[in-house]
Amino acid sequence: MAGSAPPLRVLVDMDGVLADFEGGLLRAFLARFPGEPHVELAERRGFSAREQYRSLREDLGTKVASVYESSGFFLGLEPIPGAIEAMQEMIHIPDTEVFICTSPLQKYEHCIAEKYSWVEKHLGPMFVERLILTRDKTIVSADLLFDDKDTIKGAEPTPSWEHVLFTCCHNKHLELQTPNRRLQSWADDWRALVESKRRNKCRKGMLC
Ligand SMILES: Cc1cn([C@H]2C[C@H](O)[C@@H](COP(=O)(O)O)O2)c(=O)[nH]c1=O
Ligand SMILES: [Mg+2]
Repeated sequence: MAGSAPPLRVLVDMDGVLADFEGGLLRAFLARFPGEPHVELAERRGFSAREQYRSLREDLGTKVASVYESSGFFLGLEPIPGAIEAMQEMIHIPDTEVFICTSPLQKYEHCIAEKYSWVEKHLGPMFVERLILTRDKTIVSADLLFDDKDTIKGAEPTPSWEHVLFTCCHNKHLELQTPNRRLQSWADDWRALVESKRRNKCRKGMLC
């Protein structure tokens, strides 16, 4: 029997999915520490840039962190290609709720305000209302989470969302175990992914 389906709730991460954290970090690191060893984007491995720089030389971890902790870093990040258009389209899909879900730095002085400003600047005030800042995404309830971090852990051992890995320089070499899914970029078929999630949800007994 047909009925009214609950909306599909989609969480979209910010750094590495909407905002080009890795590109911005390398550019700013080279400008601030010319001549120091650095990690090319093609050589990035693992979520933590800080750890990879530290493995090059102990002090480089602190140096790279000082770059992303600086005033203006988060606000100055370029959007990931296609991200703004995808979000403006996704927000208008019927029966779909879209939120941005992002983790602020522990050193939050500039990061938090600049994340709000970035969203207002690139996506507009409607998305400022839809911005969730949390150090623990597992306790946020949703159907889907697009995120470039390969492992997302927190207080909730079985989060309600399906994590779709968004491809980024640091995770592109990882082989996913079935049934884990990946979105290669915003040019990839994110619409089909959203709709397949909606169908699965219906099949699992929700009224649709
Ligand atoms: C690479 C890297 C990132 N971070 C910080 C920067 C952001 O505040 C978050 C990423 O948040 P997301 O919601 O998971 O995208 O992590 C960091 O502290 N150290 C790093 O090396
Ligand atoms: Mg991210």
